[in-house]
Amino acid sequence: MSTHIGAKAGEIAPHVLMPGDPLRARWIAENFLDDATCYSEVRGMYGFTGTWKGQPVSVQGSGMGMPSISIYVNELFTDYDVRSVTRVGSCGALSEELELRDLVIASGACTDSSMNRITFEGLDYAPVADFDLLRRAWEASQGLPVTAKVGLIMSSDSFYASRPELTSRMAEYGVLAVEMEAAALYTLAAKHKRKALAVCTVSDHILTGAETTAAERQETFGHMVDVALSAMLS
Ligand SMILES: O=P(O)(O)O[C@H]1O[C@H](CO)[C@@H](O)[C@H]1O
Ligand SMILES: O=c1cc[nH]c(=O)[nH]1
Repeated sequence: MSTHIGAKAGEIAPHVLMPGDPLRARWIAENFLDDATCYSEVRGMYGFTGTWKGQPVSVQGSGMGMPSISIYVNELFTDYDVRSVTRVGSCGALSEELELRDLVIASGACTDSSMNRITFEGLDYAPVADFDLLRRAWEASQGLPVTAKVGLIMSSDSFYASRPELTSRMAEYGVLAVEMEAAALYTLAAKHKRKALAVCTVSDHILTGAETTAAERQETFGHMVDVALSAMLS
């Protein structure tokens, strides 16, 4: 077992879906996987392993923010030899071309976090998605009843931004949406030579103020789960 994940060796599949919300992890296990069993309840951050179309896959909650996802991703890569992690998250749209429930497939993640500035001693590292996962996610998204856009997102340390004008600056430069984890996930995947992708559903619109309910955030974001599973396993 690792420090924060209560799984024994071999209990976690090589490919892992990672929602921020542990209850979304349970919902994914119950509704998308066959024969899912819970391997960890440590801190209520559920992890499950089952199969999808006969292939093993796990789903592990990450918690909110880059310090939290970094703990789980580090342990998945170093203690459980996980090969790919696909985040399935919610995001706030910054683009007029996005509506509630649309998908954002993040080719790269800008960030206001100090984590990478410390790692790279002030240089600006550019965290990017694995291209194969990205390409397969894009292909899987075609034909869905919602729009899927590929592009940059912003991974922020703050849900309640103290300087929202800086988020607007990101939007001016084409950043599609804001969330709180992808930059750390992509950076850790690069460090450990593993694959990572973030597929996010628009849960609220920063420009219009439109938003989904908490229940929807937990349970109605199935398109991104289908896209993520197809990208990792098909
Ligand atoms: O829905 P999840 O995956 O938690 O993602 C988004 O929602 C949380 C904020 O409400 C942050 O974790 C953000 O990244
Ligand atoms: O981090 C997030 C997630 C959803 N919506 C936001 O505005 N921010």
